[in-house]
Amino acid sequence: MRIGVVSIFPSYLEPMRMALLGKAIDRGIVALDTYDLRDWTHDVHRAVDDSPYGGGPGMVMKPTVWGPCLDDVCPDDALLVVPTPAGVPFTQATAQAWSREKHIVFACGRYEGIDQRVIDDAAKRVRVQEVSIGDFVLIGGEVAVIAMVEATVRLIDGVLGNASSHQQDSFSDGLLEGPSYTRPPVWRGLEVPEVLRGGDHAKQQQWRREQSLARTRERRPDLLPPEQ
Ligand SMILES: N#Cc1ccccc1Cn1ccc2ccc(-c3cc(N)[nH]n3)cc21
Repeated sequence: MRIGVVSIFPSYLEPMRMALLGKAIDRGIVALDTYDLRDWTHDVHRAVDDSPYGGGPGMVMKPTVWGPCLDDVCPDDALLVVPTPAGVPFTQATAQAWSREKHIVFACGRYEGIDQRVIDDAAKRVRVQEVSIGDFVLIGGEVAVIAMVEATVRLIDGVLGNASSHQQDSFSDGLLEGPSYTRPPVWRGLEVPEVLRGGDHAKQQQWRREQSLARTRERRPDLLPPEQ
């Protein structure tokens, strides 16, 4: 998978070159290109924003800068993703679908966002998804991109050491993951549940399912399947 990220703060994206994502890049599973939007500015001040039509707070990012940038960095067969608080919710299903993409380009806005005509113009040529990572407002799109890239790339074969890891994720079966434990068996007077310290794998699987259902019922009843 090739990933392109456009930002006015490309160094904000450097965490994606560390740890597991960095290893996926080193192993050639993922290629990461970051672009500085200001390289497409055309004035001495390298302006990327301007006042909003119709008034309102803050500034809006210029179509005359974003347009030429996306023309250069986003080929017709790529998926263009624009993080925004006004987007469609990003979910595990989104990550699963994106993990099969060959090329994803992320457009990181700042200020009050990107002139809508940039998205409308790009949609004439490429698939565009305006996506939200939650019902809160960030300062820009970079943190959302890092979160979405982590969730997506970890699903690509070969990225996680233990292939089955992501099959037992929270959300992979639609429920929240239950509690996890490791040694010591007793810590500060708290014991690891007996069933996990035994060897009956069928009982352990049943216990884990029950824990997932209980936790989902308590924390995210909206995720429960109809019969539960
Ligand atoms: N847009 C916008 C906007 C609108 C009002 C106030 C502040 C901003 C900041 N902002 C600029 C770019 C940008 C990108 C993504 C998010 C974002 C995504 C999620 N899920 N929350 N926030 C925010 C972003």
